[in-house]
Amino acid sequence: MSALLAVEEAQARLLALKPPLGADNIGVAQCAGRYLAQDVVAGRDQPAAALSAMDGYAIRFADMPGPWTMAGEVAAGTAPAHALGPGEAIRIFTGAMLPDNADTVVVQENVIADGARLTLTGDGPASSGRHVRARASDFAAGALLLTAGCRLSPGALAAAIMGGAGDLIVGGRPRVAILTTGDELVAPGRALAPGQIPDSNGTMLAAMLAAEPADVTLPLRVRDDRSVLANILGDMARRHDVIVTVGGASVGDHDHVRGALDDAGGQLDFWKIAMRPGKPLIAGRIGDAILLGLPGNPSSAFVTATLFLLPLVRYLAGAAAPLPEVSQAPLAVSLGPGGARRDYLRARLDKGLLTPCDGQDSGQTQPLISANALIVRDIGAAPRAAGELANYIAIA
Ligand SMILES: Nc1nc2c(c(=O)[nH]1)N[C@H]1C(S)=C(S)[C@@H](COP(=O)(O)OP(=O)(O)OC[C@H]3O[C@@H](n4cnc5c(N)ncnc54)[C@H](O)[C@@H]3O)O[C@H]1N2
Ligand code: MOO
Repeated sequence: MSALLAVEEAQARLLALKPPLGADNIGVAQCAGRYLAQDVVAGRDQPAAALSAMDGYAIRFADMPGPWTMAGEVAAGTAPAHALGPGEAIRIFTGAMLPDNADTVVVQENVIADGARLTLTGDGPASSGRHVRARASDFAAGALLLTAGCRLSPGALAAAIMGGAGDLIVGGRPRVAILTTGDELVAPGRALAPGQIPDSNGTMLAAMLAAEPADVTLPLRVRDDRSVLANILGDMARRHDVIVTVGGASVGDHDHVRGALDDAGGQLDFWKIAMRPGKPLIAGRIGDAILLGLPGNPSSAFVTATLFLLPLVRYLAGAAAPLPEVSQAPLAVSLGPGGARRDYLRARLDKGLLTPCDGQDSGQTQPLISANALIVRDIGAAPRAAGELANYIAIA
């Protein structure tokens, strides 16, 4: 057992195999999901002037409760023509700049405009500043909006653009090749001869990577032939940052990933992790490419991709925190003791409670339908009663 590497150590070694890719300067429209390579500081106040938050009339609160004399109109996109004089009101629309001296907006539902005279009908504003968005109330020029290494979510992009950005410096897009290995594998949906199975892992891994800033090649199926695999690995390594293989990672006579890594001139960095599922995980280098060899069992491939492949791709793409976050939630049912490897139980987090899925055999795919969490059960952990907290990793 001592030969098995701890998960954290294996993750650290994997990320140490290659530094993050170089940064690109690209337009904001292409930045969704990328990782920032530089902090983003606001280049402007937002809003840049006091704006109306409602359709109505801009007034001076000192003139309450009116009536007022109408002195013009201002809509979003233009600047007010002049300052507000005593007793004056100006028609104003949502998003428009307040004229100088105006400090309050009365909503149009609460007034009657009769020619040049404006009279309060409903409740007036209770205090100065009502329905006004003060200058820089969202953020001020010079504010740190986003830090290097964060993921550009739609909301983060909106803030960067509002801060004045038209392009951003972001981490690169790792080129990832997916190779599924095994004589039994057949393209999805094709007829199966006895002993054959559909290749589900290739598409599953591509789907897991779909939300990442990576250029992923279509999964390629490779037969259980060491020299064929070695040739493909050598070729792929020249054109990819990461080669992920799935299957052929264990000790059987037809498990060729480690041998092919050697034959392709690569170096093994580690093999076998103290985790269940996923023990036979392989990592190494071929030239400048990283080889990550995932075990073939579907749930093993899913769990190891969550813990190793996605963090690796995110790290190479410039993520500051590429490893999955571990959270805590109460258990809906009791949990037995931990074993000799750390367990990652496919589980469901529902209404704040964690329940392991029925079927924890790593060969099963059905539990992956409903799983939205991995319960982390440490080596030798004490049993837990229902209601006690357990660690988990949220999965998409
Ligand atoms: N004597 C031992 N046997 C095994 C050990 C061990 O320590 N000693 N480890 C077991 C563990 S744990 C795992 S996990 C598996 C993983 O082995 P491999 O990575 O070599 O995977 P394969 O044998 O190629 O396949 C395992 C299983 O998964 C199916 N598979 C493979 N690829 C796909 C795919 N693309 N889509 C769907 N299903 C796939 C394959 O047909 C097998 O049923 O080894 C244990 N053995
Ligand atoms: O590591 Mo295997 O994934 O336990 O089935």
